[in-house]
Amino acid sequence: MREEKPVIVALDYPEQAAALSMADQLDPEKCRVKVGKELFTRAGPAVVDALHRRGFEVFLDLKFHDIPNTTAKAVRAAAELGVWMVNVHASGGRRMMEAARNELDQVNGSRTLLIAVTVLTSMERQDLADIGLDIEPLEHVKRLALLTQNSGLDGVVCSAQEVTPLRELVEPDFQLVTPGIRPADADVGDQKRIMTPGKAIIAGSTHLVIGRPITKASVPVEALERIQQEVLAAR
Ligand SMILES: O=c1ccn([C@@H]2O[C@H](COP(=O)(O)O)[C@@H](O)[C@H]2O)c(=O)[nH]1
Repeated sequence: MREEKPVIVALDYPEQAAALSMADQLDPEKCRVKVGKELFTRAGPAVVDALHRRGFEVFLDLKFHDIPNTTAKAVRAAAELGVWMVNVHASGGRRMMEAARNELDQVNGSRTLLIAVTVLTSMERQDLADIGLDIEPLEHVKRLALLTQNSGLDGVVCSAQEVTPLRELVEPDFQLVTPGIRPADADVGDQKRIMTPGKAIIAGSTHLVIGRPITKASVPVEALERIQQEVLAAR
């Protein structure tokens, strides 16, 4: 089924006021927002609450990676905040992901989606070699995506470059959430495995996570509008 709001704006700000000022320029009917480690560590659950009151669906991107019990309880805490999506690191392993899935299923009325990060989009082959993995990112992403699906989660975070091969491996409703999105004229920054918004949609990404190309633009709403147009044209 076609996702009506594929764009997730990453609110990577050092304080709540700046994040909410950006959110107030966005339409919750047209995009979702993401709260990550910097903003959540500064502002805590209050910022999630403030975004919910504005009508936004929130992806709480805290990438939990710990022993099964700790990760499961953290996922429960996120679900109890009412977030739309939360994530863990797939490299925490099957038992960790299954524990998180089971815990989430016990939260009354929760519809929170649980996904897992495969290989960060800032990493390339050399970065994997540095941590002892002599393998192409795609091969590791495939392995972790299958493990994630078999552990009962709803999807993965991966690069849009991996979406086409992953679509052949996973179920059609498995979410493929892709950061590392860069319009053709945007700064790449620290991202390595990137793709343009239009190409990511054509490849089959379910959601595009986009931060600095919007938040650091001279007029963020205009940057978002150009991205939304590119996404629409690609459908
Ligand atoms: O593999 C990953 C996982 C998460 N992210 C997050 O997405 C945004 C991307 O921001 P940009 O400014 O568009 O680069 C950011 O919040 C990351 O923490 C990711 O980039 N890659």
